Amino acid sequence: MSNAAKNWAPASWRELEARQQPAYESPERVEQVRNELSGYPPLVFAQEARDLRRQLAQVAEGKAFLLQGGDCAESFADFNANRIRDTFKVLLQMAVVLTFAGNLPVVKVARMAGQYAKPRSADTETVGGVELPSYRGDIINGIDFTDAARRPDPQRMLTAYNQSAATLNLLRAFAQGGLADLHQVHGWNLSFLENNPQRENYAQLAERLQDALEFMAVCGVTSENTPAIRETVLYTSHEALLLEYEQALTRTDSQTGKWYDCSAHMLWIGERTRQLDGAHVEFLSGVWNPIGVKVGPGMQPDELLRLIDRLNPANEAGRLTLITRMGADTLGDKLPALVQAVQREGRKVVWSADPMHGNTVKASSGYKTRDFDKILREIRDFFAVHRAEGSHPGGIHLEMTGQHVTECTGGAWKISEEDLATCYETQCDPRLNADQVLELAFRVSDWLRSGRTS
Ligand SMILES: O=C[C@H](O)[C@H](O)COP(=O)(O)O
Ligand SMILES: C=C(OP(=O)(O)O)C(=O)O
Ligand SMILES: [Mn+2]
Repeated sequence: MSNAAKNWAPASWRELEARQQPAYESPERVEQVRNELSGYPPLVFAQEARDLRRQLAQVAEGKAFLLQGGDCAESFADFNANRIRDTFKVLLQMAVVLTFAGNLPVVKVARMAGQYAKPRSADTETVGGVELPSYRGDIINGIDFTDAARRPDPQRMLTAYNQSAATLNLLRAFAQGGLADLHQVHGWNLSFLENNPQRENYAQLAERLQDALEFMAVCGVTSENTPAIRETVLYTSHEALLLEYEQALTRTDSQTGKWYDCSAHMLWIGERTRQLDGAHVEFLSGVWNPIGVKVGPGMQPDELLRLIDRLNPANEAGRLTLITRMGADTLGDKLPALVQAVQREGRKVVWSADPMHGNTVKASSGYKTRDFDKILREIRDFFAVHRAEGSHPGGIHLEMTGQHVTECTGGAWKISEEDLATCYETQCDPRLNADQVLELAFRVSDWLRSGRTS
């Protein structure tokens, strides 16, 4: 179904209920900012979004694997080149481990360059008897617990746009300027991973890769003459939550005449805003980017099929990624019926596992955390269910960082609840640190390998 046939427009979401939107004090100021943003250059190009759609179609067919990851929420204050570089390196490192294991191309999509808006369970937060609006991400309000910081400020959309543009600029430079050259595989190891128990495995893999590259160089295939060795592509993504912002970045593509949300290559709808008759589903139904939708434990098979048909009526592989976030203890009960329904009705989707959001708990110290073993177990069971149903476990979706934080418990360093205070830096949800990510990559690679058919 085309946009025109549905009478879709970038503003048609306004007719419907939009959950999780800020209560701005000045609608006039919001409109001014939206108008200003509408005149700014797009952050990504439609052709890039189409390329990603094509690659995700390969994932849907089991011919590639999707790796999506980054911060829960990017921050205005922690905006610097080292953080961007370290997350980039960890993504590359994971991707090379998974590529070897699965013998499949890995499609890399960062939760970066625009991941600034957060849905919250509660509208307000109370500390010491004082109640203030919840923090909703830097694009909306500030994290400090003061009345001034917590007021939603439309001006923040302009800052988010500028920081996204600068982040994307650096990511493109890293991807094409030499850092992603396969010869750099040793250099993607972050210095503090020296003591990681997987260090040996990674060193061995890097050796094998170097041997393969030397052999290919003898055959005349080198970085100089082969962009696939020298460069990579890292796509960007975020939750399309703040619809004022997403509307302003939505443009018609001059080549095809179709609408694209040019704030990122891929956008997804969160678990809290995926109502069939809601504004977020309406908005993303009309843009031609590849899109995702989070699928929690409350989703019923018939509801899922209606949502799929609303978001991907032409049943095109690569358009829609279902990101399941069930919780390790719930996935085994809930996922099979959803996969069976999709298989039975022949719907072409990418299935990706978010093992983070169904496994969040509050430690006795008050920190939100997630246990590494549960995260692993949710991914393991995701693979098992898909394999049992004859479906493809297409990818993983992680909240992670290249920094040495202590936010998720467990892993080789056995981070305990008491250790969380050592380096707990997240703006919102607990992320895997670089050590935990490397360990996870090797565990996932075992499950990927065991499903290899050749
Ligand atoms: O990132 C996801 C959500 O914003 C987050 O899990 C909500 O957390 P809350 O339950 O603390 O509001
Ligand atoms: C809000 C998020 O997840 P979910 O919608 O699945 O809760 C998120 O990915 O940060
Ligand atoms: Mn999160």
